[in-house]
Amino acid sequence: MTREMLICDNVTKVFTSGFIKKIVVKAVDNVSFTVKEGEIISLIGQSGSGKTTLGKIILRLIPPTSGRVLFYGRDIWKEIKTKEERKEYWRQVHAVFQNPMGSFNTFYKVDRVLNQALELIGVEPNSEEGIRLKEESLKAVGLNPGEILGKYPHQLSGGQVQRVMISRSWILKPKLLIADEAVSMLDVSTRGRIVEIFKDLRNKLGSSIIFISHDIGLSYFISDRVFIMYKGKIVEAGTPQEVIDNPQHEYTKTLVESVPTVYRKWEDFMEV
Ligand SMILES: Nc1ncnc2c1ncn2[C@@H]1O[C@H](COP(=O)(O)OP(=O)(O)OP(=O)(O)O)[C@@H](O)[C@H]1O
Repeated sequence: MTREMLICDNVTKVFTSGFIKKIVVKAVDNVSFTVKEGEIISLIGQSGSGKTTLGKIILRLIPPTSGRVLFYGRDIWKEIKTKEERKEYWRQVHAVFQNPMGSFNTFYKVDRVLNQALELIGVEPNSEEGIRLKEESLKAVGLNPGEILGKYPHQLSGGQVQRVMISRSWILKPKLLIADEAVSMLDVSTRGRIVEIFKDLRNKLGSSIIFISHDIGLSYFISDRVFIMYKGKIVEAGTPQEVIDNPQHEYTKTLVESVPTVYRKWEDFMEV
């Protein structure tokens, strides 16, 4: 039986800003859902619907105003306290963000992000094991190590840089991967290939993935379950087929209507 890895239990996040006039935004509003071991779920919603805030709460970057996030039964905001415990959590829960170039420091070779991952798991980057792991992880995402190692980010394409970021996850072998708009800046066919790599990662490493996107079309091909977010709430949940065939919420209906590609085969989609 598959175990529940992550439980979000009534998670709410309220942001308050402004000095003279207080502005209160309920970015995440009483959200509950679970992620099973090896499951890929998608959080889909328009800009400002609270997806990234929820992702950051799960990543233990910003605390919820109320509610709990349990990772294998452990409340990540109450029971993870020390720096060591946080580091251990981030080894197990890893993120790939939207802007591949923004994740890199332009002054360092791309090798650095892989070296940092190796250091996190206690492997000396220039040891035989370190070099082997770097090569293996790049090959796992379809890159040729000889073409990538030793290069600066601007010498690679956006798709290549994003793959290097994913190969970092291959080294860390996280239990849970949070991919926040990780493919939205790439062209459609590269996007398709990167999505396949995420799937491969799940199949080979058994990682669970939370795929955050505004694109229900892509989620259709990658997810076991889809959660539609609207104004901070989950307004609809189900398998991609269920959500697309029988959308209940008005927002989901508009979303489905605006993405005709979801009805095409993957191969057709790749060729768009
Ligand atoms: N640090 C913050 N302070 C104040 N308000 C914030 C903060 N972070 C996010 N918000 C607000 O919370 C709401 C949800 O933002 P969030 O970034 O989670 O949405 P999103 O669905 O990820 O959007 P996008 O797809 O544009 O990234 C928005 O109204 C945003 O302006």
